Amino acid sequence: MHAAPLVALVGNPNAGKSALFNALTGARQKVGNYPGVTVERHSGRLALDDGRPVELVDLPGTYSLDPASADERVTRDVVTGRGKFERAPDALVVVVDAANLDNHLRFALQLIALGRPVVVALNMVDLAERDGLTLDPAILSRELGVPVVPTVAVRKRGLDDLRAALTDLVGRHAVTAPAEVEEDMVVLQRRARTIAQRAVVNETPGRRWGHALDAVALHPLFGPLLLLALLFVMFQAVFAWSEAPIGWIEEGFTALEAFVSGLLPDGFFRSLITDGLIAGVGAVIVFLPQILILFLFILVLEASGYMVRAAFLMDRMMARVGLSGRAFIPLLSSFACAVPGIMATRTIDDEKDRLTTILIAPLMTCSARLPVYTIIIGAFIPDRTVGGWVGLQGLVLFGLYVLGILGAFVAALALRRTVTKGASSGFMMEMPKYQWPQWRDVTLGLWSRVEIFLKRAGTTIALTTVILWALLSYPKPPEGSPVSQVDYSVAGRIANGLEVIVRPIGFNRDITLALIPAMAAREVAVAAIGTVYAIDDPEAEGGQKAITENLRDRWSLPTALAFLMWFVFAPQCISTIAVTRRETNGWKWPAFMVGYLFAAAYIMAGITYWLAVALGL
Ligand SMILES: Nc1nc2c(ncn2[C@@H]2O[C@H](COP(=O)(O)OP(=O)(O)OP(=O)(O)O)[C@@H](O)[C@H]2O)c(=O)[nH]1
Ligand SMILES: [Mg+2]
Repeated sequence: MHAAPLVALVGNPNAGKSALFNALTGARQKVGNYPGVTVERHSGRLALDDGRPVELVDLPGTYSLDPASADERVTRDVVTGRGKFERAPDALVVVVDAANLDNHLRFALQLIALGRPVVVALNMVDLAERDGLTLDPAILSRELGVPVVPTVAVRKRGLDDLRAALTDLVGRHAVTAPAEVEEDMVVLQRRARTIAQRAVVNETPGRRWGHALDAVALHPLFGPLLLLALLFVMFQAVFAWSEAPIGWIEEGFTALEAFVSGLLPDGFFRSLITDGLIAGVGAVIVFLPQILILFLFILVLEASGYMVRAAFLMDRMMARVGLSGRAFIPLLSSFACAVPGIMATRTIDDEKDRLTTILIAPLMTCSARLPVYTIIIGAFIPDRTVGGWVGLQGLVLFGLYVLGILGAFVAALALRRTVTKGASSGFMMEMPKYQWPQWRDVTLGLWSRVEIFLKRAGTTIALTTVILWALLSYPKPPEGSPVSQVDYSVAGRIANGLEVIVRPIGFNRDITLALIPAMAAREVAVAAIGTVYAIDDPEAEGGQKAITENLRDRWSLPTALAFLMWFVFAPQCISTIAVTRRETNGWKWPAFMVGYLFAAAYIMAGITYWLAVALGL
């Protein structure tokens, strides 16, 4: 079969390629207001005006065709048709940022010189206008010798013209011999600047509130204070705003449990559904509102352009522990999940920088840890304020996140002196323009979190919970036996056997029961505790309230604190181990990562436990 013509979206990072890709194909690739969002090629279908289908590929942004990092290699291979599975593209859509034209034109000139059919998408013309800059696409087109179409990807403006230009290009313009590519960057930059200046029709000093904002956001003193304040508000909100929706979800599950109990006779199926699925999966799902609040903050900060400023502020501190400035975005992504975070390290060109970042990525508190943290905090940290207005629970949560970051910094420092010895490179990142978040992007981002979370709850978490339920429910102790169901069960016996290992750090049988299945996904720890207490205490009403009370009755405060500390460090996640193996091509580094993190978790949990006991908590 004849494959559809291939059209590639290329350009500098943060030019709006993915936004344009989404607008043209209806896909939902992640867009974010910082460079390095896309790290892999993604393709989609687009129909030209005459009905011909083309395959459109979205590529990682890059500054030139000399790849420095793994993601940039992807772009070079697609554009030149050189990679193993690549065919040369039939046309290129070169995406440039209208408000940053001279920088973006440098790469555009190199791409045009390749001799393939090219159309330039002059994107973000809305932002250029906001800053008082008016450009003439016709002049630009004449200077570059290729069609130029003004677009606003996020408002779907200019898409028809772009499609028309592509219809005209694809298959009708032959590939010409590559022109002489200017090798000297300085000369190229000068040419780009001259062309950009000719295309300017009007330049009035627009509202420069971005500069005013940066005077604060990047200020050596106020900048870090602002960052701290933002993070602080974020963690307070996680508790303060989630109370009501969590209540609704809990009520829903209690009602569901009552409904199922009324429907089914006492026995195997009723226990499987109420003690297993509802108690376990329900215990996890109640945390959805908190996860969404956290992501609402992260997505808004990302889309506004603030995150790169935060990276810039952190750069000095990161350089001091031997991390490259480029590590910031991968580490930031790891707050959602270490898996995309580790994949995002492909933007780091230095191998040792990259390896260090991969090894510490699991220390960033991923969203799967949030349910574990909040259930323990909810049970053991009183819901009161310190100093009159600061919520103590939010403060403790904030502390746990900070602890993960500090742990990562200490680990980076140690790794940089030993296994990944070498110098780190400094920070180099363009500052994106500030803008109001596109609510569509934020909503889509939140929705994708809901999908990911519910899918995990419905698959990994549900499955592990059911297996655990079965192992906890059988065999049944003989009538009148003093041994409890849980202790008599297969899982209980295993847990009781393993308890010797974790007793020194203050863990009990219930924790052992929770930790092993939690390797599948961290939230399973919460599901497991829910299931254990549902089986151990079938009279109690279901839902989180019962779990919280059970926790308070059965765990001491030092044990609870040690458990929290364990989760700050422990590599409790098989997917992370798998992606580390894939990104480092072997078992050596994942094995090392698991080893050092478990050791850290054990030691830190132990110290916490004994310190808390010594303090008489
Ligand atoms: N105002 C405005 N914002 C835009 C436009 N196009 C993209 N954006 C925003 O610019 C940011 C970057 O867009 P992306 O599509 O992620 O950029 P990209 O070129 O794919 O970036 P990388 O994947 O990092 O190379 C996002 O915050 C978008 O919402 C536009 O035409 N106008
Ligand atoms: Mg992109």
